Amino acid sequence: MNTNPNRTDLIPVTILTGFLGAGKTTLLNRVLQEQHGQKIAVIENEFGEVGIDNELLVQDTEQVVEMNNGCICCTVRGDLQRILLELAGKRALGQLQFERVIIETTGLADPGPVAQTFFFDEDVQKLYLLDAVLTVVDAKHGQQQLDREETAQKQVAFADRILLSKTDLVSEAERADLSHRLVQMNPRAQIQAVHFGEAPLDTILDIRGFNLNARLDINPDFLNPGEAHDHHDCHDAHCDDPAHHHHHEHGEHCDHDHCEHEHHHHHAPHRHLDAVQSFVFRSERAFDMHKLEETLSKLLEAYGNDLYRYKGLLYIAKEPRQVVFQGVHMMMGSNFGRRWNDGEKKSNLLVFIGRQLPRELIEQELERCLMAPKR
Ligand SMILES: Nc1nc2c(ncn2[C@@H]2O[C@H](COP(=O)(O)OP(=O)(O)OP(=O)(O)O)[C@@H](O)[C@H]2O)c(=O)[nH]1
Repeated sequence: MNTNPNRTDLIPVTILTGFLGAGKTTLLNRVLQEQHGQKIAVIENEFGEVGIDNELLVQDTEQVVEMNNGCICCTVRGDLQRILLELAGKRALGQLQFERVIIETTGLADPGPVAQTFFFDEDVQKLYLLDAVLTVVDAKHGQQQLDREETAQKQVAFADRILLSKTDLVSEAERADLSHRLVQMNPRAQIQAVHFGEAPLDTILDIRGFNLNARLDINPDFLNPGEAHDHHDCHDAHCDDPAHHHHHEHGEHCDHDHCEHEHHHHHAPHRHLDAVQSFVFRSERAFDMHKLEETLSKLLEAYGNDLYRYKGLLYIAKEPRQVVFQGVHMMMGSNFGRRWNDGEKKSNLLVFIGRQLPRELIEQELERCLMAPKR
C-alpha cells in the first residue's frame, strides 16, 4: 500500500465534499476561474445518483472543458477509477496537462468510497496521492443537516479540513455553536470560514491531511473491500444495503467530558437516508411568473424544512431569457440565464431533493402556474 506522503511523483488529489447546497460548486468555480498558475483537473463526480446537475445539464457523454486559466473540468458518470486512469494516461501522452486533481462529490455522497479508490486500486495508487478530504459545511443549514442526515455526519467525520460557508447568514453565536459541534465530531479537522468560496489555494491544497490511521478510527471497515467497496451507486435514496448505513460517526470521537451535553442538545434520533427522494418536474408550457413566485413561496413556507435542494431552468412566458433558480431549504434565488435560441424547444426543468416530499401536491401546484396550452 502506498501511503507515503513524501512521494513527489504522484498526482495530488483533493476530495471536495459537503451536503446538498453547501457551496461546493461556488468554491470550485472560484478555483477554476482564478489566475493561480496551477493546472487543476476537476472531476465532477455524478456516480449515477439522483444528481441535480446531471438532470439540469443533461449530458450523455463525458465532457472535458478547458478553462481560460488552463484548468480542465471533466464531468463524469460512472467509475471514478476508470476516469482517473484515463486522465493520467492522457497526461502521460501529453494530451492533457494538469498538476493536480479535485474531485467534487455530489451532496448526498458518502466520501468514504471515493477515498477508498485511492487505496484499493493498485494502478491508481501508482499514480495518485490522496491529499485531503475537504468538507464544506453550510453555516446556515448545517445544524439541521447534521441532525437529520447520516451522510452529512459522515462528510464531517471524514474531513481533513472543514470549510464553513454562508457565515454571512448567521450570528456569531450560531456560528460558534456550529463550530463547537463540528470540533466535537471531528477534532482533527481545522475549521475555516469561506465566504462565497473565497479560500486561498494554499489553505485547501497540499494539506497532506489524509491520514489513514484516523480514517480507521472512524470506520474499521474502511480497508475491507468486501464490505465497503464500490458503493458508487449507494447514494441512491432507495439503497437498502445495510453496509451503507451502519456507521454512526458522530459519536466516535466523543471521549470528551462535556460531550454528553452536546449530544443531548443537538442530535436528534437517527433517521435513515431512505427518506431522501428526488423528483423532476418538466413541462413544455411556459410558467406564469407571477403565479410561480406566489406558489413557490407558499411551497417553501410549507415544505422548506424538508426541501434540501432544488434547482431549475425555467421557461417564463414573455421572457426571452432562461431563468435559472435554485435554493436550499427556504433560501431561494434566481437569475437570468442565456437567451433562448431561435427555434429552440423551450421547456421547464425543475429538480427537487428532499425528505418525504408531497410530490403529487407539488406537481399539481406547479401545473397550476403554467400558461394554458396553445391551440
Ligand atoms: N450567503 C451565502 N451564500 C452562499 C455562500 N456560498 C454559497 N452560497 C450560495 O449557496 C447556494 C448553493 O451553492 P452551491 O455552490 O451551488 O452548492 P453545492 O454544494 O455545489 O450544491 P449541490 O452540489 O448542488 O448540492 C448558491 O445559491 C450559492 O450562491 C456564502 O458564503 N454565503
